[in-house]
Amino acid sequence: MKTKLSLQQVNDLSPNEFHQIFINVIECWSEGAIYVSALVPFKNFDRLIESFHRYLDQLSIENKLKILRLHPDLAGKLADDDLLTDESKYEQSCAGLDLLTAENKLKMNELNYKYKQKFSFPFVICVRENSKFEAILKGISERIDNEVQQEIEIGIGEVKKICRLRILEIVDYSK
Ligand SMILES: NC(=O)N[C@H]1NC(=O)NC1=O
Repeated sequence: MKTKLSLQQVNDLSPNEFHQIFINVIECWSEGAIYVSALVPFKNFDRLIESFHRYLDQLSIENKLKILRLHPDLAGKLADDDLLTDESKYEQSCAGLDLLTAENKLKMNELNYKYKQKFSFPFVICVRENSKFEAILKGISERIDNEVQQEIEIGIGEVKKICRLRILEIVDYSK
């Protein structure tokens, strides 16, 4: 098991070390870790998480769209080709998305396709907080009726949840 960092250890990191360690807490978007590395030291871990969340909130719509588009489809082609990031692979496996029946995979792929056709970005949901296949499917079926603007904000809200859980894999919240 990976040793997690205490608050002191996080606060002692150089900007470069911080950047390397938190590089993928926002999927494939290293700018977040660069931005937040300038805010060290943190009073507690909530402040660290809030800093990433605030960073996401203040981004332009264009950058929010770019971030959503960096997320892999759930149970999609990147997963089939074993090209997911380690974080994403772990998250998708927590929800059993790597073990779907052919029928469920087809349902998921069809809905993902329809969603992407409508919004031009993939459906993003924090699967560790919605770890049942049925809940994920319900989420996509309901959200597909939303307006684009609304979906960008909901999607970024899910990116924040994913980011928080990824940070909690790195830090020891009790220290
Ligand atoms: N598309 C999508 O939601 N992807 C993700 N969700 C999650 O929890 N991890 C991911 O990579």
